[in-house]
Amino acid sequence: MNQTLRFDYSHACKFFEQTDLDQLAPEVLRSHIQLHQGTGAGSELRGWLDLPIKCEKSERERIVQAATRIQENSDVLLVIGIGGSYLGAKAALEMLGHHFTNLLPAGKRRVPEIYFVGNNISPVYLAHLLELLEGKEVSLNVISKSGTTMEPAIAFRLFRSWMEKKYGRPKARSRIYATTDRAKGALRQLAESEGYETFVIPEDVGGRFSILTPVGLLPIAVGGIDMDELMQGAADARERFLSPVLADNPCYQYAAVRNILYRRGKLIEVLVGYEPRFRFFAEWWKQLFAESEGKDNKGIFPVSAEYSTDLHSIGQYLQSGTRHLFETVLTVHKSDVDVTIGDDPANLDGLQYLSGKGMDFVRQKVLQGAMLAHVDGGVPNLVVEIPRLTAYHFGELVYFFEKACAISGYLLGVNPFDQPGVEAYKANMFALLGRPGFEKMKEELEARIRGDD
Ligand SMILES: O=P(O)(O)OC[C@H]1O[C@](O)(CO)[C@@H](O)[C@@H]1O
Repeated sequence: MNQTLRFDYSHACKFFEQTDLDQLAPEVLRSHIQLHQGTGAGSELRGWLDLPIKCEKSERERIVQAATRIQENSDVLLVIGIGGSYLGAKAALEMLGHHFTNLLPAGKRRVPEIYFVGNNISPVYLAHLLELLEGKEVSLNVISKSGTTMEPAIAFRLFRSWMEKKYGRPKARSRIYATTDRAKGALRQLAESEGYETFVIPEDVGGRFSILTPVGLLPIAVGGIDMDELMQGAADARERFLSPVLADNPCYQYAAVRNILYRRGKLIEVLVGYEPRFRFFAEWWKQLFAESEGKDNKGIFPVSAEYSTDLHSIGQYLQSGTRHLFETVLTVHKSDVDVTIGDDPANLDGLQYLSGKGMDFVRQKVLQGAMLAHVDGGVPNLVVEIPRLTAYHFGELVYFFEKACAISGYLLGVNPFDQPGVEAYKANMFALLGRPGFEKMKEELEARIRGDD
């Protein structure tokens, strides 16, 4: 069995020529140089490249100590954050943890229940979460690089005050951990004035590339995931995906092939998972690629699907709808556990031919069958496979996609490290909410909403 992540584009080959790849090799080399020598756009945000080998031992120890304290004194960890300050940790916990971890009886669960908040604007979500916290010991990790993002800031105001009421201000302080910029932003100021323990998001690492900083690592460690193993997987991937030569670098091949498909009219990439545990990894991946590439009126639109359930809903479109998409199948070679299909000689359900077979066998066959059908239907398929679902391979996956994304952005001719488009809705939102300084804009927007000429 292959011991590392494997990328396979053989099911996409009939949709382009080998010469397309050959011709792209010099552009890939140029993108590699831009990334590694810092000559490309957004070069001040390349700190993630070396995170797997740069995270200081003392910082890791502090994360482990904080995580152990939280595990010992809390039933619940609340993690406040949105986008890159949320999705990475959520992806790791979902992918590597127990499916129903928060529902396991305390005796069977080794770690606190972990709930994410500040990632939506639903009053119902907040109210229900508050109900759930009744009678529980709680710690809180608030995460925001800018320290000014509205959704987490509102949630933090609410839960900080809840914690202060429950524990009194001094004790609440010892249960609040802030992950933010070293010096800038409202959260940094607040954390310092209150004396919270803080963790730093390096200045040269953007939100969506921050999973291997304390942004991801603290909640991941609280969830009982081996942080060192995860970082080792990322560190080994860093070595493995270092070659500037396209033929030798699977990570660059992924970037190149998706770029070729895009140039050939495949405008949508569907990240397909066969494990419900991949759902939030796909959410993390979507932010990574959408914010990195979707600009200057360009970019592949990243979406995700969960098979086999989605084969019974959007499967029809995938097979026979508009041919403007390709799939990237994210899969694991072998499940850690298997469940055997039982014997039933009466065979009223007609399933006796599967008697004695494992669900993992079924999963593999559905995957192969759907892939071949979709390829026959005109959908190129790429495959990213890891041997097992472990922290090590999670780290590998993260690094593979982050680096492919950066190279992909340079191949596309955009700055992969900014996200100016996200600001447009924010300005409207602030104006409509009545933030000081936005008065004129508020008037104009309200006139448009009323339908005035
Ligand atoms: O960590 P912060 O600064 O709160 O930002 C959260 C998210 O919001 C964005 O800035 C977009 O609004 C993302 O890029 C980022 O991951």
